[in-house]
Amino acid sequence: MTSIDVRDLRKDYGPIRAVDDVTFTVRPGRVTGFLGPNGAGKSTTLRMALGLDRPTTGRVTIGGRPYRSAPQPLRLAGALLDAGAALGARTARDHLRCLAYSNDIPHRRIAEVLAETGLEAVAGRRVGTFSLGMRQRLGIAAALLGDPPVLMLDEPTNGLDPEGIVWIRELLRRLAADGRTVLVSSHLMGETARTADHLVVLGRGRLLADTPMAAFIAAHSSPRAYLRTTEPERLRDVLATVGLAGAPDGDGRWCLPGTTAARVGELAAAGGVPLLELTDAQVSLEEAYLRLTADATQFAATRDPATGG
Ligand SMILES: Nc1ncnc2c1ncn2[C@@H]1O[C@H](COP(=O)(O)OP(=O)(O)OP(=O)(O)O)[C@@H](O)[C@H]1O
Repeated sequence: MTSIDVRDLRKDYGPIRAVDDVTFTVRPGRVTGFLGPNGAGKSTTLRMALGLDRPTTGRVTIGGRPYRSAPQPLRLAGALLDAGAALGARTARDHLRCLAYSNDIPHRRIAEVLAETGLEAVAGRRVGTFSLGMRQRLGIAAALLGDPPVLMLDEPTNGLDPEGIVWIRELLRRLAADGRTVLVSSHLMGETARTADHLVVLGRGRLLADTPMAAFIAAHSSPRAYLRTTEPERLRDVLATVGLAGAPDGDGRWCLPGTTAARVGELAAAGGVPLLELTDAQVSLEEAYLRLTADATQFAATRDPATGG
């Protein structure tokens, strides 16, 4: 099985520490979401994994070896870093041909990945005439070309239309189900929540989390329950006995932070309070992520003490 192993990785650009002694392992058979605010060090980490940038200290190995030492790198790991990377004057098919030739990849793979990425009809067109979404698909075709056990994709949904976003989601799930190692950076929390099983989160170059998706959401959110009742006064009294307080919003719905539907259900039953509705809030990945990264966000708006804004 082929993992990506990041060990004590550091990268300094002059006075800027882009990656700060980071250690984590990306394992096969699941999609790992790679998250972090702008400038957190995600792209720098991916570039070092691919041998495009040299670590200041530490190392990254793929399947136990540095990527650059692989005889046919595209057969070990496919990557999408910068969709503008293909030469504009070449056709899409020629671009893939060159990559296949230099990595000793069977020719039939070119037709296969063109079909997989929906580029068959435009394979003879110059890449310079491609839209951002088409370039993105071509970058993904190149990443898949060597049928590699490892895939690293930096913001693969960039420029894709809604249909393309669904396609990427299904592709990533399928690659992981095949037993491949899939690392995907994204700023789209809803999309990451649908796609990833595991999360690695960076903030200001540091590792903030390396955890399964469900555990991440549970750890970085607080519970709350929603309910409706026909007897608000009695509910208020029952809640007060355990130190909980709340009030209905304009729509008659109560939000009770710091407790669960199960707990409120018990209290209401014991106190004879009729409930018309009782649910736990669905905490989103976005909410959990924002909570974790609030302190680490480099470009977070700073409060103005003079105005309080
Ligand atoms: N070639 C470079 N020279 C100098 N500084 C760099 C270079 N590449 C990246 N940096 C700096 O390193 C830090 C990490 O950048 P990086 O691009 O890895 O972040 P990121 O997490 O990928 O951000 P984004 O989500 O915006 O793509 C930033 O402060 C960035 O300005």
